[in-house]
Amino acid sequence: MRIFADENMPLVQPFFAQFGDVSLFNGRTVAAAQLAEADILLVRSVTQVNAELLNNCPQLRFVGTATIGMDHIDQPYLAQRNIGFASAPGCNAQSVVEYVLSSLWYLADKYQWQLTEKTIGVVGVGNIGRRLVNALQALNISVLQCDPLRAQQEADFAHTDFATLCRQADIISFHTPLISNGPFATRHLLNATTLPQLKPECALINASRGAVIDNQALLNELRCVEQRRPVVLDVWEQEPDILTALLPYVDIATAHIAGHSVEGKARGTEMLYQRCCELFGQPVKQQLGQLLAVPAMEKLQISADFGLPDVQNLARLLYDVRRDDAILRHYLQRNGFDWLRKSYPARREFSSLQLCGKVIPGYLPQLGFSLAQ
Ligand SMILES: NC(=O)c1ccc[n+]([C@@H]2O[C@H](COP(=O)([O-])OP(=O)(O)OC[C@H]3O[C@@H](n4cnc5c(N)ncnc54)[C@H](O)[C@@H]3O)[C@@H](O)[C@H]2O)c1
Ligand SMILES: O=C(O)[C@H](O)[C@H](O)COP(=O)(O)O
Repeated sequence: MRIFADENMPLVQPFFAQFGDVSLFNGRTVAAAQLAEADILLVRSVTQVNAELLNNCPQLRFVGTATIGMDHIDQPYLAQRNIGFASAPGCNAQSVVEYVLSSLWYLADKYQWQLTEKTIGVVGVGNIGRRLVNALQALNISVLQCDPLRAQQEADFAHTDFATLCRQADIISFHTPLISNGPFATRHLLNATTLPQLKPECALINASRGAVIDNQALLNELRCVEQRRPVVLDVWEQEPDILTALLPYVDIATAHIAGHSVEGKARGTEMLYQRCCELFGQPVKQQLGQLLAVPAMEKLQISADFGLPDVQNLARLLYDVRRDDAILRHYLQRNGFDWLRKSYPARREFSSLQLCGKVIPGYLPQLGFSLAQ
């Protein structure tokens, strides 16, 4: 079989060599002619997978995206051609949660907030939102959850409608898919009409998809008001050609890397590998645990005095979002958005650090840290 994969997908060779020859392509520029011989196509979020891209590959049997988001995939087209499809649900959910926590701690330092006195609105409570809510509750932070689809399906889900959440939240973090039509559309959920409904000082974090916030409307607002709301943007409309005029007005600006932990990206590849093993009746020979590099920091001793205020320092050992903001501001003009993503420095998840100690507070595993065996 011929496997064609995005060059930014880690560990494709060790995982997929058992299926045949692996060829790599640039996910942003790949064209139909390059994929003519593909049996398996593996993409990330930057490749639009549709009739135009696939009209020339008659033997294609499977398309996989090593991402959570699927807005770049024309699924009805794949179904119509009877091409198997899989995404990687939840693969980088923990990575996004760690990004949001780091952003919250940064904003709390900058504006001298006590996060325990804030109410955080989580919009979209699926794999990422659920983990985030769990982490915020571990940190004693009040949460409002908005997810109308879950509210319809789960009688005990504590749902706050979006309009109420906009009025009440001190910080809003978006974790919805990008949906353009229908009753639950999320495209421009925050726009020129809904922005003024927020508290004037309400902070915004968007690590979902850029178009969930109307970027021009946000810029118009940030330009006009004297007391600007704090804003963290990982995702942007029209990536890679983002609205750079926003940069001076946002507190943290990153290049769609919230999900780019080493584990998050590699899990995406592994999930597609497992799916292909199932689909093509092959044994699962490779395990992620054996392929991941050993982390630079493996174990850490926690003393009996460790308390909630120490969590921020512990987390910073592994990730500090200021690094990624600085990289974007320094290199965006010179090297471009896609270069920032391709050359993203390694970031390990909390789980890579095993904590030792006589008593490990329960909130540490709740945040994603592992306990030493
Ligand atoms: N920045 C990044 O690097 C990064 C990484 C991973 C995922 N993402 C984005 O985050 C999104 C969410 O990821 P996930 O794993 O939590 O997905 P998920 O599918 O598990 O959860 C999404 C949740 O959003 C809810 N939802 C749908 N429409 C809604 C609406 N109008 N209002 C409120 N809630 C709504 C759904 O009911 C669902 O529970 C992905 O679709 C992807 O676009 C970004
Ligand atoms: O949907 C996702 O999983 C994320 O947005 C993903 O991390 C995007 O990264 P990319 O595929 O563009 O490398």
